[in-house]
Amino acid sequence: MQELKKVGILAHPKRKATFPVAQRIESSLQKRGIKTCLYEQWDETDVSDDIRYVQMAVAIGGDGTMFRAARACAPHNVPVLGVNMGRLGFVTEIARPDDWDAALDRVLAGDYWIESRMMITAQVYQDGTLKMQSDAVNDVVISGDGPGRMVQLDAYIDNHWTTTYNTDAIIIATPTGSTAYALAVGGPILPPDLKNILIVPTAPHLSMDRAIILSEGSTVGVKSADENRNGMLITVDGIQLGTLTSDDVVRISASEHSSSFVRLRSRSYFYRSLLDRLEPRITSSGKRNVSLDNIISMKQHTDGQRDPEA
Ligand SMILES: NC(=O)c1ccc[n+]([C@@H]2O[C@H](COP(=O)([O-])OP(=O)(O)OC[C@H]3O[C@@H](n4cnc5c(N)ncnc54)[C@H](O)[C@@H]3O)[C@@H](O)[C@H]2O)c1
Ligand SMILES: Nc1ncnc2c1ncn2[C@@H]1O[C@H](COP(=O)(O)OP(=O)(O)OP(=O)(O)O)[C@@H](O)[C@H]1O
Repeated sequence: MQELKKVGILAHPKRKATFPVAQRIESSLQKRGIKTCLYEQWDETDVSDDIRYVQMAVAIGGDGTMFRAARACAPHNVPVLGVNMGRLGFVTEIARPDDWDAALDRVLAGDYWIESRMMITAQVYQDGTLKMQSDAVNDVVISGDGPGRMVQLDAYIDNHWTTTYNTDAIIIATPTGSTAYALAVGGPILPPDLKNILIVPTAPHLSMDRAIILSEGSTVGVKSADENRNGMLITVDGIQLGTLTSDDVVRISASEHSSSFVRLRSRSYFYRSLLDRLEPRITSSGKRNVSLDNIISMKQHTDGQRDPEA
């Protein structure tokens, strides 16, 4: 990351408790001579003019806020540092606003690393013309237009028909999204440094019911298999992008942009964070700072001390 001269601060527009925190963060940066631009009410297009001139963005909220910030920042290669004021905050880095000052000191001392994560692009074509397009950090979901409505979807992998799903929806996820909706419907967990697309159907009926992980660089095409079917929806990171007709074709591929996150935890944080945030009932019982190498060398040491004649 370049030297911090200007930082963007993005609060959660619908959660007023984030506003005073954003102002405290702004004054702590200004006291250190760093310029700021603060947004309380914003969407991705509002911030893009300012975001291109910052070296880092601070997102204050939960995962949804992080994804909005990441989608706005990715085209400008601006990394996002998340302060959790949401419920789960799986991708945020700073657990509580009170930890901000210590975190800022570490960033200014260069004691951080940047995690880059793949994004996907969904393009919707109607009569051969591009009608909608969006990047996603987590996932693209193609579903019926209401609860309990099954859709029949033809899936194409690398341009060729692969299968037809009878399902509530199909989720096309990034490795980041593998711990979100895809996880809830039984999909596998992928480490965030992979660059593979994951396809998981939700409630498939007498059709392919397993998740598929594609090779790096592969693309997915989705089209209604039923010419007469009317309502379908396309949702990107939980936000409805639009409706689909039975003639529309959706193509999903790796985006040319990557999201990047400022990390202060160790590079091996991901698996531990799964346990901390997704399985809070499992306690570490003092094993948190024990490595496998420690256990093996302690065992060698104890065995070496044992009297072979005993
Ligand atoms: N049944 C489900 O689990 C379900 C249903 C719809 C959407 N979603 C997910 O919600 C995402 C949007 O998140 P949001 O926070 O804007 O909406 P939201 O506020 O509705 O939150 C959905 C929940 O999923 C968690 N979450 C989101 N992304 C995650 C990730 N990558 N890893 C672990 N947990 C994650 C959030 O923290 C939150 O608890 C969508 O991309 C989709 O994956 C999940
Ligand atoms: N800038 C924004 N503008 C409009 N809506 C937003 C914005 N940021 C977040 N939201 C929406 O508000 C909702 C809740 O936000 P967010 O996900 O950040 O908090 P949360 O749900 O409490 O946290 P988590 O997702 O970590 O459980 C989400 O649906 C999110 O998409």
